[in-house]
Amino acid sequence: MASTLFFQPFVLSSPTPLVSFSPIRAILPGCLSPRRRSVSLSTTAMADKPTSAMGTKLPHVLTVAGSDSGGGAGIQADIKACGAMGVYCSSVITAVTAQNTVGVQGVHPVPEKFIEKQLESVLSDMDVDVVKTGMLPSLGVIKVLCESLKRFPVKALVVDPVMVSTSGDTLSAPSTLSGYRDELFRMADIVTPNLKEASALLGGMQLQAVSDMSLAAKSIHKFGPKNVLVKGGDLSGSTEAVDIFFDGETLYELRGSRVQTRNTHGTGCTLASCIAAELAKGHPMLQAVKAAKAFLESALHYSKDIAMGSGPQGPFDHLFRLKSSPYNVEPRLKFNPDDLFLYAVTDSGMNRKWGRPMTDAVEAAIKGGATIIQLREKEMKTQEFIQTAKACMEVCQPHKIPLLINDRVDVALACNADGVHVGQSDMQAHTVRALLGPGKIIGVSCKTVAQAEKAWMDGADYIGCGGVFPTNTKKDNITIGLEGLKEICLASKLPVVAIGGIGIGNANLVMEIGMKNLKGVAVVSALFDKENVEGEARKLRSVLERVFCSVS
Ligand SMILES: Cc1ncc(COP(=O)(O)OP(=O)(O)O)c(N)n1
Ligand SMILES: Cc1ncsc1CCOP(=O)(O)O
Ligand SMILES: [Mg+2]
Repeated sequence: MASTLFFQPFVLSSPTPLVSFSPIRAILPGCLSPRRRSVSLSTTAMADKPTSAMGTKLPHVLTVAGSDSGGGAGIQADIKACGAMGVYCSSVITAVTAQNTVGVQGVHPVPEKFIEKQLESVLSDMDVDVVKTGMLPSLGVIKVLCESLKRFPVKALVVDPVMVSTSGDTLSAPSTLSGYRDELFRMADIVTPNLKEASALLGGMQLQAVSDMSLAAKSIHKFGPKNVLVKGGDLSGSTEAVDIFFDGETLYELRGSRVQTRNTHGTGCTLASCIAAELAKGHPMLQAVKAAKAFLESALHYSKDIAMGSGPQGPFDHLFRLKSSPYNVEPRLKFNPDDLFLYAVTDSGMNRKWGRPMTDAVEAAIKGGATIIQLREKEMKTQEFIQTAKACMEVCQPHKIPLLINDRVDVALACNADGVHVGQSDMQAHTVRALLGPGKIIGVSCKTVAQAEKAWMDGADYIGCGGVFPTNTKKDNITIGLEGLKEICLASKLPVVAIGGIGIGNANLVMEIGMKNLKGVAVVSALFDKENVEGEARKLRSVLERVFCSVS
């Protein structure tokens, strides 16, 4: 079935050509002038741009892929995925497919010359940051693409080596294998084969276990891409979605939960497009891959019960965030680890004791030098918590001080807080990330090296480490001491804030352990169980600054 579908010739059935291509240059003089080589907006690069292009730069992914009439995969998935990630997406169509939830009923490859034309139109003019490839039906198309990328270099190239659809239909000629291996991969920043594609690329190698995927990732890396992601979605018997990421040095097992649903059509296209979108925003590769996985997991969760079509595989809803929360699509407020310097964690019981409203306490802490606020309310009813959080947001925002919510992702979403802090018995950080999106700050409490490693893998921004000293504020909390703190700092790839029994009398001892990624101290009673919050914050800040100056 597959080959008869695939090799139907592409025919323009219109009696006259729909468009004659050469006059474009005459109609729009200069519109096909060679694109500048660098994507960075240096003043020299900007100088020769027309005035209309001097405004805000939008991150831009160009997808080079096939159209899926069913809208679940291909170009349609890519455009929706990029849109959901807040990134502009242009498209070069390599083939038009007739498909639905049952399978692929027909394929019309677009002539190579016309693919070249589309590539030139977009790449010469539109400031593409990242190119993402999907269905490349022939070796000739791969060659055309390689040539275009040499003429118009971009920041990054994401190659999803689409060969067979999930319904089992062939989407590329067998000769494309050599084009991928010998030409396109060596230009790629990442390639994202699934198990079948990895096996085909490696001459039919059997891939049945995570260890086989690791070997495959290393072997595919030898073809020249900077990074390889072997997707284990098809791995039989696995209760998790395990992908293997290899950056040429280190292998990472990226684990997520496997969503039980038939609506998985287009997951490969979507993952690659989300990676491309995150790269276009400027995020590093592993972070982009983790954000893409988190997005996909959320989309599948949201869409698991959608019923569309009668076939075995349905589409999912890329734009679910539009329905769940307007806040999830906001651009990322870059987390600054220095904000952890004097981290004030509130306690309304203490504030009540001293007869002041929460907003006054927060304002006083900020005036005294607090650099970040966490609302930690264990007893407050949900509606009161949301109202208090909204009021505190109004206090924090004019000072540009981030406000995080302890434990309660729902409250954080409701008040559009800057992030959430969770502990080991709260919601897992990767789920928090999926719910909050990439733009929010996530902190995780860690007492062990393994927990710190997991926090990083889950996409957290920082870890809170403690209790360093005994404290009455959190009952039955195990103390890790300065030695425990040091051990975790040494192992953590994330910035660390120390917590537990810290105040003006011992903050120096904490900071003097001399760990570069120990960015500050988090305190509750040292500020809020005091009459003069502002004064205490000021004293603590000066202790911290003294140590900071003496060690740096
Ligand atoms: C900065 C910071 N670090 C650690 C914690 C503790 O969080 P958790 O372990 O979830 O305990 P509770 O605060 O929820 O009792 C924190 N809140 N902040
Ligand atoms: C929330 C928390 N997590 C670990 S210790 C602690 C309490 C810290 O309070 P204090 O600064 O009053 O010792
Ligand atoms: Mg907690």
